[in-house]
Amino acid sequence: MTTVGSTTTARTASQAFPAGFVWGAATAAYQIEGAAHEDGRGPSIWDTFARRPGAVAGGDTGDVACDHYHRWREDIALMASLGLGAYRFSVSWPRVQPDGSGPVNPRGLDFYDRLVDGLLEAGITPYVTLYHWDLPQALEDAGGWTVRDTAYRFAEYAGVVHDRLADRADTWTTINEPWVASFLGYGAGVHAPGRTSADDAFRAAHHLMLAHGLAARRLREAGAERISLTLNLAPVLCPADAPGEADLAAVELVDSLLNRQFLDAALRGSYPDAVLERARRLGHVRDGDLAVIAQPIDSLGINYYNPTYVRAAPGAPENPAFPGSAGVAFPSVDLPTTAMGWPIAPDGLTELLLRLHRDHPGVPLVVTENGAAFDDVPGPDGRVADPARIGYLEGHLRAAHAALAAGVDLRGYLVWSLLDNFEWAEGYGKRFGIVYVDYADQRRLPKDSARWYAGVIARNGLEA
Ligand SMILES: CO[C@H](O)c1c[n+]2c([nH]1)[C@H](O)[C@@H](O)[C@H](O)[C@H]2CO
Repeated sequence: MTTVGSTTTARTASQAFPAGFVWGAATAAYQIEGAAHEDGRGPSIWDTFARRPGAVAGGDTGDVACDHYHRWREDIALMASLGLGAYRFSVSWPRVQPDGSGPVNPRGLDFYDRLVDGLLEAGITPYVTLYHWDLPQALEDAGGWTVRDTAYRFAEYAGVVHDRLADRADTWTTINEPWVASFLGYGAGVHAPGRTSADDAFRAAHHLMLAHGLAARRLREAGAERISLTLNLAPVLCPADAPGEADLAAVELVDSLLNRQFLDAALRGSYPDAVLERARRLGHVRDGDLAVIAQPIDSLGINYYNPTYVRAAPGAPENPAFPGSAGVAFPSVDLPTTAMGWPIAPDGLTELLLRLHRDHPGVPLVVTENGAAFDDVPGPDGRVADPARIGYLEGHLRAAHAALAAGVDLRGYLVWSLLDNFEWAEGYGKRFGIVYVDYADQRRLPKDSARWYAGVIARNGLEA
């Protein structure tokens, strides 16, 4: 899809969301739990990668993070005080199976048992993500996501967790963002495990999607009724007034790698040509794989932050996150940006939701992540004023509402993130939370955006 520029999200008179719309917040295990060497947890690829000199800003690691492993009761109370209806968290595979296969660590599972029970007692629906990038290091040592066996180990792990929590957990997301895990982890090398091979990135992407399909099948056989996959999706736009053929080809390539590689596989059982060409050469896609990957899902999770802008640029070097992108530039655009340098373009969310509604009708959608990093600083009174984040969230909720008004079956919105946390290669320097975390003493300070979001939840919508 190509769009030049963007439409302005019109303010509709009413900004009420549908009855039953799910309002929540999201986190991930390695980013908040800490207790990295406690109660039998094994090392993940992020424990290893974070110790690689220069890999993570400031040499930060997830060893302590937000100490959520010990402070989960306080954090649930915080969620309840905001009126959250749902909480999206991930299960740490190496906490459950320290070596990624074989013996289960009962103390690891016990933590999630306590967490889920605590959420239910607080009236908060647990949304469980089974994989949010923390692959057990032992599996990486055996090839990681570049080897097919890891997909089968994941399905076994998914079954172990589901069998323990199935009676209480609601929505089961198999994989968070296979594109990031494969193309940043095995292609560009800027995420764990820090490998830099385009072929390995494609192998990893396929095996992550195979893992999704195998796990979805295992959970469905066990009676799961709300199975999901979360993808980082973005409109791919050419910021030129009159895109030429080369610009359109650049958009097509990047859209195929970033969006369609995963959407088409999960929802149609097919790959776009850019992926099939690589598959034919590598031979890693076997007959029947795409049918497994296209297991029916009950909703699609969308992580949206901003559009991706591309244009033809003869001589531009390949972006290793997008193999084959030599001659393609990823230009900055004249828009306000967040502390991550990401452009703020709420109508990109409307465009994305409308595209999914058009191309994949009948698939309920949930925004499983949307949020922004800004340089938040507590005032002397302990208040954290974050008007820029409120503006970002309001703009994107208006964009979501515009999609709903156009008939999109959007079921929920989960803000990223509940807490400031370990922002992967950026470490703790980038703060996405609606709650400020003072890492010196682990104090939690609800930001103004938390109070604002609580008002949105209470009203089930925005003020008109
Ligand atoms: C390009 O943004 C991605 O969609 C994306 C952004 N984010 C994510 N994926 C991850 O799912 C989170 O773990 C990150 O903390 C969060 C903020 O960076």
